[in-house]
Amino acid sequence: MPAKTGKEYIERLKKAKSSVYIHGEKVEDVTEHPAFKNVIQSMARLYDLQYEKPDKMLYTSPTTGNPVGMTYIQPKTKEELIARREATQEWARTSAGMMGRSPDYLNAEVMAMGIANDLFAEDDPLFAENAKNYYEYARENDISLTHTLIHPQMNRSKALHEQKDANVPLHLVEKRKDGIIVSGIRLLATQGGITDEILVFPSTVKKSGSGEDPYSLAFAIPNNTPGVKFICREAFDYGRNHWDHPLASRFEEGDAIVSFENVFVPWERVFICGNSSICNRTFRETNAVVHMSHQVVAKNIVKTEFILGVTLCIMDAIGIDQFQHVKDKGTEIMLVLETMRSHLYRAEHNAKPDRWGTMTPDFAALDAARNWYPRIYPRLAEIVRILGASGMMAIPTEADFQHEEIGDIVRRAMQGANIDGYERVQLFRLAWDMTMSAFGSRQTHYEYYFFGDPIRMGMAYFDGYEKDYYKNLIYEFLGTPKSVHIPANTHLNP
Ligand SMILES: Cc1cc2nc3c(=O)[nH]c(=O)nc-3n(C[C@H](O)[C@H](O)[C@H](O)COP(=O)(O)OP(=O)(O)OC[C@H]3O[C@@H](n4cnc5c(N)ncnc54)[C@H](O)[C@@H]3O)c2cc1C
Repeated sequence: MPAKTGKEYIERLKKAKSSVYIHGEKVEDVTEHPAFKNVIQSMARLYDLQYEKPDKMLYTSPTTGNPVGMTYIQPKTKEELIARREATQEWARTSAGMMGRSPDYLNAEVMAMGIANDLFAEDDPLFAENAKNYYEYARENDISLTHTLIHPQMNRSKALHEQKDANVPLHLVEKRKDGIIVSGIRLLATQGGITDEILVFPSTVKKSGSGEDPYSLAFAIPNNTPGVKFICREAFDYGRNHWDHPLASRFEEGDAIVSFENVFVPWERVFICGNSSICNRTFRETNAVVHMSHQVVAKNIVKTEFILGVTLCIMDAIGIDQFQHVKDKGTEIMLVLETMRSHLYRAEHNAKPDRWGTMTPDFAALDAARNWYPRIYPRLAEIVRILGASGMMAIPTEADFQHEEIGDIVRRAMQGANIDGYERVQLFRLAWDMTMSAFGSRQTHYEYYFFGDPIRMGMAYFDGYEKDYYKNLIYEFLGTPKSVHIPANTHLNP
């Protein structure tokens, strides 16, 4: 089957009737529900774009010859790697980079794990075959995906098997001839309930001991599998128009707790079953983390471009661009943008085929970018807030502008240096929705946490960084050289 259209995406969701709950109700049809229908339209737009720009967004399936999504490609050359990144950025531009779970993120994961599948074979050759088949199935059917990698917080000072109720986290209940039964809870599925399927995988960061084997699982199942429930947080799309809530009314993806009650997973959909050691190595040894990071960095460049654009428009709108500290704050954003671009360039420039023949970006560059952006993103939001000042709160709604008594008052009161009151408030509402509304605050929280806890990512980064080379520079300078072994694969490339 060729890549799907927006209409097909919506029809599948309607037909699936997955068990989705929000605001204390079970949702009959997510495509019509006010909490989901707008973001579903934005997702549909992504799928339609595949056919509007086929040269950029589609490629020919190596197995069926059908046109399939470019974001599923196994890049074998640098040109293909760049083509995949351009497809990512094409999609990201439709949402100003505000949709973290646009399908390309998990398409890259499924591709990497499907190709570099021999890790899964350590337990059973069937699991490797499953990963390969799942990649092909997802690509050929243009499956949209959410994923859950972490366990409920409960008590983080204890291991999962030591919890008061150790059956809360998702765990293996039974192995059967035809598959496994799993029960428990997983977090936190962005877009949970509005995709075709869900991937359940281990954390990219947290490592487990063998006591965690019953919780060490990886599988993929349709969202409407019996026993699966998506319990969504309150929606930040309040049903307001695009003028009032320009981002939340389009791109509010939602986040869901996922409950599994004696869910049957057929063997052909299982990739890891009860093996914490494989779980601990999954993202790194399949290079999935590299390809996902490539998507993230490409997407975040688009997002930063948008943030810079909004910031510059604010400066113009209220005539503040000549002030020294204002320029400096603009410069901060520009430096973030240029630094991210440099990371991306280095990652692609130094890309090399891995042992499975996949053209793999330089992870040293991407790893630095994915560790840094979560730390710097809150500052970007803060700059917008600081420069917007009262303008971030003096934001009447569109209806106020249309009101016969106060319309003219607000138009006059809100005028800017180069812009009338109506347009100025429209701009400031965008800035507010990007950084301060419930939607905007979530963006900051999302960028900080979605890849994992930045603190623990940073700890892993520090531990994995080749430090001896640098220490030796100093010992040599001081004339006290020590014999330091630098491993052959040390990343000291420019
Ligand atoms: C908006 C949003 C969307 C998300 N979407 C998804 C998604 O689609 N799929 C998905 O799987 N996940 C998603 N996540 C979850 C994300 O992966 C986690 O938030 C992240 O991995 C951190 O884990 P945690 O929230 O359980 O934090 P915890 O591990 O509970 O940490 C809480 C705090 O305690 C500290 N802490 C806890 N344990 C330790 C320790 N051992 N050492 C040092 N410090 C510690 C942390 O630094 C942190 O400050 C999303 C999160 C957010 C906020």
